[in-house]
Amino acid sequence: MSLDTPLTIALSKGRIFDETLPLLAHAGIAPVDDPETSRKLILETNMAHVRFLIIRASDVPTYVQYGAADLGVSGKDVLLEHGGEGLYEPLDLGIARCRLMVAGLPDVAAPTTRRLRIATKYVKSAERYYASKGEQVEIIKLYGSMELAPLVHLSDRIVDLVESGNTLKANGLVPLEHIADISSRLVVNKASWKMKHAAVTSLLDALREAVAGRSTPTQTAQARGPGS
Ligand SMILES: Nc1ncnc2c1ncn2[C@@H]1O[C@H](COP(=O)(O)OP(=O)(O)OP(=O)(O)O)[C@@H](O)[C@H]1O
Ligand SMILES: O=P(O)(O)OC[C@H]1O[C@H](OP(=O)(O)OP(=O)(O)O)[C@H](O)[C@@H]1O
Repeated sequence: MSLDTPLTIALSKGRIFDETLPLLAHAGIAPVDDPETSRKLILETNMAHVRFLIIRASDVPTYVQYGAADLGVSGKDVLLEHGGEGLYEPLDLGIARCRLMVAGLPDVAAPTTRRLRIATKYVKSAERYYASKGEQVEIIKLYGSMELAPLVHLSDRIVDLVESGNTLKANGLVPLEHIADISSRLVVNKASWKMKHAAVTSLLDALREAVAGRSTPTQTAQARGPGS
């Protein structure tokens, strides 16, 4: 990618940054500083016109919606809560994969004298899910460590992300219902999509190529076939 249009890309520290970096490298973009060691919130890159904003995962859609960043990488869980206003979501990057699930203590029946209490950071997704089942529930908004809620009788169930299942297991919880498969998406500000079209599509094409070229161990094993 070789363009002169300034591009600002919003990323969150941790798994999204780590898993997006190899994809951005395919577009020839690399950060100058490591966000895990640097306290800077704006990171320059090897490309003079491209910079990264390092922000909380749940803030990425907001920065992109308002045009403070042209592009960003955001989990579908976060996008479902945000609503996607002011954004295009042109590419599933296939990274930070997990599942949004209902979980709880094993063998605990739903209460009969009151509504089921659900603790979650994903209020809208939980509301939508239970509304789609025609169930009236009480949602308790939390900001993290959802797994604790059923253990101390704050809630009957939680709605949270599950990847390996280790966090549930470590807390004696079990997955109960699958709500959605989650992965991270490239999001683009609607005005930047128009005004910076050449730069944005050039980056999008490079990322699309990187995503298509990357094969996960599971895909590689499937492609090789059993016993190989
Ligand atoms: N255990 C996991 N395995 C795979 N992907 C995950 C896992 N947990 C979260 N994700 C995905 O990675 C994204 C970023 O997660 P991360 O833990 O970095 O931020 P967060 O702590 O959830 O967000 P915030 O800092 O805004 O509260 C999530 O939005 C989700 O899409
Ligand atoms: O099934 P597992 O592989 O155990 O992953 C699931 C855990 O991962 C996420 O938390 P995360 O590690 O991102 O911590 P945080 O939400 O506190 O940032 C999620 O909220 C679960 O607690």
